[in-house]
Amino acid sequence: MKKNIHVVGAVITDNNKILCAQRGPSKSLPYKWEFPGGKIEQGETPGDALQREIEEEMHCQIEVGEQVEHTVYEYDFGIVHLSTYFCHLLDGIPVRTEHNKLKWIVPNDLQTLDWAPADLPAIEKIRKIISPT
Ligand SMILES: Nc1nc2c([nH]c(=O)n2[C@H]2C[C@H](O)[C@@H](COP(=O)(O)OP(=O)(O)OP(=O)(O)O)O2)c(=O)[nH]1
Repeated sequence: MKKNIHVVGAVITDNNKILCAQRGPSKSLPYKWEFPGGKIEQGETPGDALQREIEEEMHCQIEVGEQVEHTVYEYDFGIVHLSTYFCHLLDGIPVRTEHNKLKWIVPNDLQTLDWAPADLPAIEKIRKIISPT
């Protein structure tokens, strides 16, 4: 049976742009774009996990707001349960340490990136919430 992987992703907004991160070549889903974040550890709330992951991988602090979307997607390596949350920066600016690239993108251009499949429902929802026309 495939393993269930519980993951949180931060939709960090600043100046009407959203922070997008490209996975590295040696990861699962190489070169796919994602929201920074990672696996929820035992005993953590989704918000705790997001704050920890963003501190670890981007060296900055965020406030976690409303949930954007929850998606369950079956990959060959496991079943990802992805919860995304709107976040904003409290302190520091995101530093690239693990990702191949970081980009700030306006909501209308989000669909131009090659996203991890689990992220597509969140991308559609963000577009509708931020640019409803
Ligand atoms: N952080 C994050 N992970 C995502 C997103 N969409 C998506 O399918 N994933 C997948 C990729 C990974 O398989 C898993 C998150 O794992 P992780 O971020 O803690 O671990 P990792 O990059 O080291 O991944 P892995 O090599 O262990 O698979 O969820 C997303 O938007 N953000």
